[in-house]
Amino acid sequence: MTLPSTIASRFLTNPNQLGVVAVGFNGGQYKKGVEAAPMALIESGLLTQLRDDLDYDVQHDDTVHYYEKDIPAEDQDPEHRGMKKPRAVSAVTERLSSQVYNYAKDGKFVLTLGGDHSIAIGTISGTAKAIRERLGREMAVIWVDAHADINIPETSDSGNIHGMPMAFLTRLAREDRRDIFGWLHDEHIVSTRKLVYIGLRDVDRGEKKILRDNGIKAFSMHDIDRHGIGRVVDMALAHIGNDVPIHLSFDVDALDPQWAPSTGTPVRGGLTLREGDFICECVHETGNLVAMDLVEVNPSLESVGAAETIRAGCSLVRSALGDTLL
Ligand SMILES: NC(=[NH2+])NCCC[C@H](N)C(=O)O
Ligand SMILES: [Mn+2]
Ligand SMILES: [Mn+2]
Repeated sequence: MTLPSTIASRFLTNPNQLGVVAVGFNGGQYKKGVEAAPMALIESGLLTQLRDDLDYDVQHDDTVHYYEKDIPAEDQDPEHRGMKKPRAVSAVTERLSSQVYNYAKDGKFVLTLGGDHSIAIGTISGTAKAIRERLGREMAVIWVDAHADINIPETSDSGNIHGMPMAFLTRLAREDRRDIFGWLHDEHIVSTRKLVYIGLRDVDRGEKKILRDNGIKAFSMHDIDRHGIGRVVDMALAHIGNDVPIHLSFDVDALDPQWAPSTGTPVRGGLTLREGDFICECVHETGNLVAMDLVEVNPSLESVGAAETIRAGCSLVRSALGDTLL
């Protein structure tokens, strides 16, 4: 049985209204299939559960956005500073940013179903802008992931932009060309002091230096083994402070491949599903959560594990939205 639940967030004016954006985008990396995740999550009943079991007023345009019209032809989108498909990712995230902003400016919770993790450039910039305008405050980001996704173009070995979103969102990476993230303005930006990572275990050399040089708070799997998930979540939330709006960006590859095998860059030694759900539950309990992304579910990569991964993704979202709390 589930008790009626709302996002008791003091930062939302419509805490019961859930704006959902389904983003079928895969251009931040090179494996096909991640664009099918939003449809798979919805078909498995996620939105119905949020509506019927958790009593949310789910607002969704019944569309998975593929942004075909916004994406330039591949020969019009050559590499720039080693980044692959930079104009495509920029155009899609710019559109997404305003979609997210439009829900968030009305004080609604925004749930975005990706898509690869490059889409966070759109989601986080959209909520950050709305929170600034509405409340005159800075927002915090909790990034749950095996990866830090904070490469600047010059430190990335892959050139895949899904490994770079946090660098653009904090201005550690910068571009002035409008068609390559030049649309990101001060109101879209997140402070490195308000960013905290949980679950890291595959961080590139250059990224480690970026984290260190900027004093960014990060809890790796080593920290979770040492302190336990309970204390790690407490420390992460303490770092943010208890009166700060939170955007939760959850990469399903934070979970161990045992629970979420169907993802583009799986890394062994990850969170159990229960630990992932626990993080989401604790973030919900703060009453400060204003938006969530679920990304990198790729239903086409594992014939057997796809259903498992989709189920895990649904569970994470429900947990962040108040399920299972008595
Ligand atoms: N969102 C993700 N799954 N990111 C994986 C990034 C992997 C690697 N660090 C890269 O820059 O390419
Ligand atoms: Mn990842
Ligand atoms: Mn990621």
